[in-house]
Amino acid sequence: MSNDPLTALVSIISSSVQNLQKSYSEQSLKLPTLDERYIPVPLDNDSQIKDSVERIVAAATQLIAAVRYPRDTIHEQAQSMYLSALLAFVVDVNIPEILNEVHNKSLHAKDIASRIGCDPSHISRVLRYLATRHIFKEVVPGEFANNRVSYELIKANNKTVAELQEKPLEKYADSGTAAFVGHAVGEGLMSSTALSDFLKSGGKHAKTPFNAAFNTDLTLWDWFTTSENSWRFGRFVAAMHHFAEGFKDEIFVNGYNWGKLTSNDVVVDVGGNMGTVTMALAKAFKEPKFIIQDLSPVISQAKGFWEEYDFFTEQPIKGAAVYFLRFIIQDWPTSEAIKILKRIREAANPSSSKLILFEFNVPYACEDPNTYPESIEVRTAPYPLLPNLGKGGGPNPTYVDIQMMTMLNGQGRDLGELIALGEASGWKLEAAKNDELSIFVFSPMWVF
Ligand SMILES: C[S@@+](CC[C@H](N)C(=O)[O-])C[C@H]1O[C@@H](n2cnc3c(N)ncnc32)[C@H](O)[C@@H]1O
Repeated sequence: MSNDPLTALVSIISSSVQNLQKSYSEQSLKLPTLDERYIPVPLDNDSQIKDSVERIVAAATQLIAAVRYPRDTIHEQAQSMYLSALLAFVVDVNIPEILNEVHNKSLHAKDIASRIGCDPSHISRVLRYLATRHIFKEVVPGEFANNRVSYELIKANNKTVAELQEKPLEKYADSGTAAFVGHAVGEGLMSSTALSDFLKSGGKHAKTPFNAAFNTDLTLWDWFTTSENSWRFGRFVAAMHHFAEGFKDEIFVNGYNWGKLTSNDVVVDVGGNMGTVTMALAKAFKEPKFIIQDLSPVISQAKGFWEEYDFFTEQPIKGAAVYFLRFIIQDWPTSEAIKILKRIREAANPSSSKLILFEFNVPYACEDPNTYPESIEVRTAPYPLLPNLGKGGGPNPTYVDIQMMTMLNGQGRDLGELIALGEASGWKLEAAKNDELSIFVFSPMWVF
């Protein structure tokens, strides 16, 4: 590997592309192109393919940052709100679906505009902005088509444009990425305008940037349940469902030695919501008894092994073999996260219970100077990539961290912070594994 960073980055890109070419050709598959719709293939789950894609993204982004004039990089990034806003616009007015429905799959901006009652010049400018960023394709001047990226915006509920236009408040149900974009912009972009004041006040300016931006004292969850926001809540649920679906069952099934548990053992999914993780585990392991806990409005819709529970009250299930929490701790500031974990520690059997957190590990953007036991896996990447793989690092734990801060005053945590959180609530981190999501296994500390 060359010591010159540019040559080293080009060489990572080149070897990773060759790896993709070889693997696709061995399976007689066509390599992805920007013009064609992405069709999932079994190779997508191959860890070497994922590594290659991550490295290409990491190295290409780093290469661009290294050679581009800094002023251009900053100008582009400071204006990235337009990208978010326009993505939400095209999703809102169903442009990806309109293009997909026409016979030859491309349409002039004036014809798109007439179908949605907008100004033709606005539409061509919006689509040209996006096509310049590889979202949609400008086929001939003023005429646009979907490409690999914009196809992803087509609502996954397969509704026709007429159906989407007839009941606009229902269009996000089961819509996948479209709901994710709608929530990210509808609630997230709006809230982000209050982020700077929140940060400058050390978090005292308002409970959260979301509270300041929407002029409400309600938590995001309570605000969603008000009648005027029920359509937003529906969109959020669809967005979260889509986000959670991205994590394959194997992450949870292989994340712990569940096979050693017997029919006397209990596994508690604390704040389990729809029980997605429990379902994956219960399919793979028949022995332990599974219990899902959540707040009463969630539980009232559920049957079977769901039980009502509030994180901040006494944990009713004593001495379970495993208490696990997915995407819970990141929703809360450290003071509250400690309370949640302490309630579980008080109920745990000090010599046999385990606590498992399925969370993003938000890794440093530099080498981790600490040493850890072998059972705690630390991510790293080849020179000269950032050790956390920068933009190539999976679904970007750093944006989830800032999103949690903005909406909930929550926090994505690095390894050191998770170890400290455990120790403050009576749990010692024993093992950590990194998949698309990280798995942290804790044992009770005797004294806390
Ligand atoms: C981000 S969701 C995660 C759901 C689930 N663990 C998953 O990964 O799909 C957070 C969950 O915490 C639940 N929750 C929020 N506050 C709670 C509380 N005080 N006690 C119990 N559950 C709570 C919510 O109802 C929601 O189901």
